[in-house]
Order: sequence, then C-alpha cells, then structure tokens
Amino acid sequence: MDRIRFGSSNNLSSTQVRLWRDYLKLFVHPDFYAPHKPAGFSETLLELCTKQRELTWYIRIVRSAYDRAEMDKGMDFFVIDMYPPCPQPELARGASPHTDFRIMIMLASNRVDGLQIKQNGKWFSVNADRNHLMVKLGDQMELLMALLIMLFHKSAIHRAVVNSKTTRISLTTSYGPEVNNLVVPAPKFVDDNYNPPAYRGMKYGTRTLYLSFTSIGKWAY
Ligand SMILES: O=C(O)CCC(=O)C(=O)O
Ligand SMILES: [Fe+2]
Repeated sequence: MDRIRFGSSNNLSSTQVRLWRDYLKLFVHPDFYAPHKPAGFSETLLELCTKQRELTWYIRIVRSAYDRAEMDKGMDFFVIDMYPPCPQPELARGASPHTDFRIMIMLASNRVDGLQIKQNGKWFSVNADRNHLMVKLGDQMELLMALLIMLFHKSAIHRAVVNSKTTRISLTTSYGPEVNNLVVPAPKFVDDNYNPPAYRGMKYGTRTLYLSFTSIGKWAY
C-alpha cells in the first residue's frame, strides 16, 4: 500500500453525482510519511498528529475501553482535500454523504464553506468563516457510547459541496485502530446476560472496504 498517495476523485463514468476533488493522503502513524517540501511541513504535521493522538487518549471513555499499547498500534492518516471551482456545482460533490468511521477526526479549512451536516433529514452548512478546528466524533465513538445511555452519540452524516467561484481546501487528521483490529463494543462495558452488545462489530479493515462501496460511505481512495 502506498504511504503517500494523491489523485483525483472525478468519477466521470458515474451517471449520478460527479466527484470534484483532488487529494493528498499521508499515512502518519504508526510510521510517519510526509513529503520534505514545503520546509517545515513534515515537522509541523508530526507535532499535530502526535498531539491529536494524545488528545484522543484523554477522552475518558476511550481510556476506560481500550488498552494504550493496543491503541498505539492504530493507523492514522492525514488528508488534504482540494475542491477547485466547478462550472456546474449542482451536478457535482466534493464528498458524498457519509459518516467517518474512526474515533476522532479534526478538520480545518481555508475558510470557504462546503461542509454540510445532515440533521432531522435536512442539510445544514457548517460556517467556515472562522479560524477554527472542527472536531468530529466518528463511528467508533458511536459504537462505544451506544452502551452508555447518558452519553448517547450518533456519528454525523456529512458531505462536502462545491462552488463555482472559489477553491476550497480542507485538512483532516484522524485517529483510528489498526486494520486487523476487531471494532466491537468495548468488552469492559458488555455483559452477555444483562448488557448484551448492541452491535456485532467487524474488522476495521473490512469496515473501511465496506464503506468504499456503499452510498452512505466514503468513495474509494
Ligand atoms: O472536506 C470536507 O469538509 C469533508 C471531508 C470529509 O468528510 C472526509 O474527508 O471525511
Ligand atoms: Fe468525512
């Protein structure tokens, strides 16, 4: 598997929606891969990814569910998505509707709108007009929290739309398990008699592959 990948997701053979996106994807954990240029990029990215990993570990539910050494075998990647101006934005999409399948995802953009979240059947735009970092909790968090009624959380369905005037760029870091790990409700919270698991679970790698082929899922990278 290439550790530094780039390409375009303009699936022109599709009769439905066209994807209008260029991307650079870097594997950053457990081994770190990044281009040497521009100067300082690789060092800054390494610091960002290390801090995010540390931050995720501070989430109490993650700490109580997982073993640190096990989690540190996890696979993280960093993606830069670029959505150039599109002459017919109503026919295209930057990203199809999907949920993110990891624990925690951080997203920054060049302050151009495009990210939308679905709530109660309607799409809402996330205001990108600020210098903020957006934190999303992914499917794996939903799975963990499904057992704790007080903390019930649904991984949000979101998509990226494109526009005809401005290039949008988004940067995403995410934290997830190793591909061969079984993603299941945390055993510490499950009890076969009184508190049976609400999800069956599957291998993280299988889940990734599955999402690449479903409509509520990520396009294949
Ligand atoms: O570019 C965006 O705002 C969304 C990208 C996204 O949802 C993803 O990479 O999972
Ligand atoms: Fe996403």
